[in-house]
Amino acid sequence: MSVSAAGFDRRHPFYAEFSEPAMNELIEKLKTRRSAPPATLSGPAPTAQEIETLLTIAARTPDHGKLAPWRFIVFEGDARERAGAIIADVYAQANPGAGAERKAAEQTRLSLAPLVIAVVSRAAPHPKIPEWEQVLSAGAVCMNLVVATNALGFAAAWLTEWYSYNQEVLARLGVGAEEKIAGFVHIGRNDSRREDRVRPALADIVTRF
Ligand SMILES: Cc1cc2nc3c(=O)[nH]c(=O)nc-3n(C[C@H](O)[C@H](O)[C@H](O)COP(=O)(O)O)c2cc1C
Repeated sequence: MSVSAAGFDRRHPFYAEFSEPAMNELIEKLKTRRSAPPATLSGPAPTAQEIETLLTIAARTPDHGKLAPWRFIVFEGDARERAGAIIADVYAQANPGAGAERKAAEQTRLSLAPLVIAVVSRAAPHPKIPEWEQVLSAGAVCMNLVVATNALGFAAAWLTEWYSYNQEVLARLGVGAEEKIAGFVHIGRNDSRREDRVRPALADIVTRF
């Protein structure tokens, strides 16, 4: 029988290179996936080849009109601390009374995880493609990146936090005034099982027409 117990039609060429146990494992992983807070993400970071794989998959995201209305900024190694210094500097300027501990925490914003990939939305008015759909595509890129990260055996957290909305931080990170952060996806290793959070009951959110 070509349709597996897990429901995959194994005649489809897409599945040819995946063994059924591997597919089941991936489905199980996605059914139980949890975000991992950056402080719980450890190294070693994904290799250059793995990062290439993650970016390639993330860039293969549905995108009406082939506009690629998004781009990536990779923070790895020292770049994470340099970015953290910008965030801490802007924070300290805006909060002169802040304690040293808080400033130190801001400094670590992008260096707790071994790798952070920012997804930058470039959505803009277009004669044919609604801006809303371009924004949706950037969100889908973030999720595609999270899924690929998990499929590769790493864990991830899709975060924004205050600095995603601060124009000075963004300018100093190289994000244009017309661009927006869709997410900073923090990536690393975390094999521990996190307790689940409440999920919406399908009965509350699904109707059949
Ligand atoms: C666009 C977006 C931005 C988010 N930003 C934050 C954030 O800044 N801080 C945070 O704690 N969670 C943030 N989250 C939520 C986490 O990504 C995650 O969904 C949440 O911790 C629940 O974990 P789960 O993925 O295991 O369900 C954001 C989610 C989205 C979609």
